[in-house]
Amino acid sequence: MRNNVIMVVNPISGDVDKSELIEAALFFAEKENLNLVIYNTSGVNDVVNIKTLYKTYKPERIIVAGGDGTIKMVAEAMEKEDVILGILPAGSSNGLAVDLDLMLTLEENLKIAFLNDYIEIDVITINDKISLHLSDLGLNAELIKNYENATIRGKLGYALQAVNTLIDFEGPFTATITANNETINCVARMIVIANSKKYGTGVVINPHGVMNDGMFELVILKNLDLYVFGQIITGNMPIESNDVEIIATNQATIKTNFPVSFQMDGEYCGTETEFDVQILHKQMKVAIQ
Ligand SMILES: Nc1ncnc2c1ncn2[C@@H]1O[C@H](COP(=O)(O)OP(=O)(O)OP(=O)(O)O)[C@@H](O)[C@H]1O
Repeated sequence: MRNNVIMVVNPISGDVDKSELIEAALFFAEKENLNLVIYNTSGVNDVVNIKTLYKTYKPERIIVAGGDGTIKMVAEAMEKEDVILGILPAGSSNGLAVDLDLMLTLEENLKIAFLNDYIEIDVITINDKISLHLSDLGLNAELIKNYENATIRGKLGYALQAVNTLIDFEGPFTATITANNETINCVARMIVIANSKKYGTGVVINPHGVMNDGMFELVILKNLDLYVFGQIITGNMPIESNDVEIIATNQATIKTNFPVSFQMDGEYCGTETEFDVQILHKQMKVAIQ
C-alpha cells in the first residue's frame, strides 16, 4: 500500500498560479510511490477540513504550498498531531522559509519537503495566537499598516512609506516588561518578539535567534531615528549601542501606556496594550536542507 501525503495549496498566495507546482508535486510523488492528496484552501473552514483530511489519510507529512499565513493555519490545525511539515514557499511573505534557508528551486524544495530530515522548531504564542518567526509592536507594525493601504507598491513605495511612517509615528511608547522574574520599564519605538533571526526581506533584527532553543528574544529598539533605521536595514544591527536592548526569555508580558500597533509574521493585527508571550518548545517538525 502506498503511503499518503497531504499537500495544502493556497491558490491565491503570492498572486501566482500553482498549476505547475501541483503538476511537479504529483510527478514527484508518483516517482516516490506516494499517494498525494491535494487540498486547495478556500480561506473558510480550512483548519477543520485539514483536521478531517488528516484523520482520514494519517499522513507522515503535510506539504504546504503558500506563504507564512498558510503555514500558520496548517500548524494550528496540526497542533496536537505528530506530523512533519514540508514547505514549498509560494507566498508574498515567506519569512519562515527565508529563516530556514528554503528559498530554493522547486525541484530542491520538493525533495526536501517530501524526503528530507526535519528539525523541531519552537512556536511563540502572543495572546494565544501563533507566531512562527517575527512579530513586533510599534514602528514596523505601523509601517505594515500603512503599506497595506499604500498605492505605490514595490521597493520605492516601501522606502517612501518608511520615511512617512518615521515622520508621522506618534512617538515612543512606555513599556513595562516582565520576564525572567524581573520587571523593567523602558521607552521604546518598537519591540520585536523574535523566535528567529531575520525578516522575510533578509534584514537581521535578532542576531542570536535560534528557532529550537526553547527561548525567544525581545529586541527593544529605544531609538529609531533615520541613522539607526539605516543601520538595521543595511544589515548592521547596532546590538552594542544604547539604542538597543535584547532580553532572552521563555515567557514575558508587555504592557504599554497606550494602544500600540502590532503585527504577527507580516500581518497587521490592530492595536493592543497588553501582550502575553509564551513559547511552545519544539512544537513543529519542519523538513530542512
Ligand atoms: N481560496 C482563497 N481565496 C481567498 N483567500 C484565501 C484562499 N485561501 C486562503 N486564503 C487566505 O490567504 C491568506 C494566507 O496567505 P499567505 O500568507 O499564505 O500568502 P501570502 O501571499 O503571503 O498572503 P498575503 O497576501 O497575506 O501576503 C489567509 O488570509 C487566507 O484566509
